[in-house]
Amino acid sequence: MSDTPRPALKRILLKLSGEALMGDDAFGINQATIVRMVQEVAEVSRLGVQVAVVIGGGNIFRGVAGGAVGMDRATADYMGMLATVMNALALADAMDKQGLTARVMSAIAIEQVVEPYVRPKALQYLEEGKVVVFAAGTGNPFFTTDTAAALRGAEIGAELVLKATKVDGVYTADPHKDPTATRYSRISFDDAMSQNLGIMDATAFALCRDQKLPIRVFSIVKHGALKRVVMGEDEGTLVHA
Ligand SMILES: Nc1ncnc2c1ncn2[C@@H]1O[C@H](COP(=O)(O)OP(=O)(O)O)[C@@H](O)[C@H]1O
Ligand SMILES: O=c1ccn([C@@H]2O[C@H](COP(=O)(O)OP(=O)(O)O)[C@@H](O)[C@H]2O)c(=O)[nH]1
Repeated sequence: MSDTPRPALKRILLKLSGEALMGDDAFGINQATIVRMVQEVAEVSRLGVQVAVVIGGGNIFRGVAGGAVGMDRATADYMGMLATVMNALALADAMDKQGLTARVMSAIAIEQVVEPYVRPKALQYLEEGKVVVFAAGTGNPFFTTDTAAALRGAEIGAELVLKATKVDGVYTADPHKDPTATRYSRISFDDAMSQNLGIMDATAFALCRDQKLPIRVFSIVKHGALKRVVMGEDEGTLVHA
């Protein structure tokens, strides 16, 4: 028997924002950044943790921005969902290059490009140790990939939704706008929602609250943070029921 510490979690849903893929670039996908993120995912996958990923698309297209310049909002949102498919392909490619086996599943049928999301198939892949990348969000306009993370997390029975962001947790106010903001180590869904802490949208929070699916917000920039979360260490902010 080895006394190597065991991960505290068996199955996780990791939400990566599109902007996390940009690194320091102004838009698009930064190769060095994606490789580094995949290395962190590979580390926890090799510990035996089943990893599903929901990837955003904000680095390529954001529906609200299209809507704001006069484009039909639903059309703009479909463009946003297609942007997440591009990110998913890039992410899965980087995962395969790191020796992981990745499968992309899309909420929108584009079968020549990626397979459709079929829940039992996703569960099978996870059991086999493959990393499943969920693309195209929820498949519906007017939603976000944060809500897709809550939805897929609940569907696959993840123990925790891990929201990787550029900040290292939930703050009393947006830390990019208010330098005096302080970080919570834990906060309830009700408090996070009533205080309008803009880290995730209310739909995502409400779904996780109702399903009693906790969220941990942590930094994607901080090396080793993902592994620390998976090992059950105190990292970022826990949003709980
Ligand atoms: N109370 C808050 N605590 C932490 N971050 C916040 C808060 N309110 C707003 N934010 C913003 O939320 C962002 C994290 O969300 P993320 O999903 O990575 O970005 P986006 O949704 O814009 O792609 C942070 O960059 C931060 O500026
Ligand atoms: O279920 C979904 C998920 C995403 N989107 C669209 O896809 C864009 C990109 O997703 P998001 O902004 O959540 O990406 P992130 O902020 O994580 O990069 C959004 O702005 C929406 O326009 C959508 O319409 N429905």
